[in-house]
Amino acid sequence: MLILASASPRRLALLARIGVTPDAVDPADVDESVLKDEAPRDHARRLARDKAVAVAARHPGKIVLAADTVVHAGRRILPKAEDEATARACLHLLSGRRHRVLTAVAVIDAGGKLRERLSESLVTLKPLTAREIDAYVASDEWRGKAGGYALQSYAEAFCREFRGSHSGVVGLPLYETRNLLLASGLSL
Ligand SMILES: Cc1cn([C@H]2C[C@H](O)[C@@H](COP(=O)(O)OP(=O)(O)OP(=O)(O)O)O2)c(=O)[nH]c1=O
Repeated sequence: MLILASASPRRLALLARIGVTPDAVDPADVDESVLKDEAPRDHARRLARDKAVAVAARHPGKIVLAADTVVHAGRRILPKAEDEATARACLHLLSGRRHRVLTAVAVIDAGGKLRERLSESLVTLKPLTAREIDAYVASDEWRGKAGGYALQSYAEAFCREFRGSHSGVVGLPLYETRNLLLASGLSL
């Protein structure tokens, strides 16, 4: 029995690509604020773990999968864009700038044991013109996305350099996720 502790339709679709259909989807509602002096990797790991632990408490004896995606430039963690002003600010900051996208995955097995992996990708977007930013903001594609862009849609056309896990950037790194699920006793 697998529970997906996520409201992200992208995570559900990525799981389907490896033949996994969760028995239930039960999103966690955790506080996603960044702690003082918290490093990006620690932040992503902590949130994935918090989401998994919160949901596992409601589903004892089940396998629970949670993840968290964070975009950061240096030590600066970008917000998840929920309004146009935030999306615009993210795009200005990331324009022409190499940055990282982290996705932490946490799985709690039926016996309550927690396993974690972190996927890291490097992304460089082209220097964006004011027109490109305006058009992208008008597209709404950025909504609900960490860092204000979605690599799986139009924004890939702005991506000059990429190294890492495409599925990780979109929300669930398939290599790490498959290994975690196998180690946690799910037959795939
Ligand atoms: C950078 C980037 C992020 N994203 C998405 C992945 C995540 O869904 C989202 C970051 O927010 P998250 O907090 O990781 O996840 P979520 O709020 O969508 O869902 P839940 O917490 O319930 O699991 O940004 C993309 O889809 N494409 C991208 O290129």
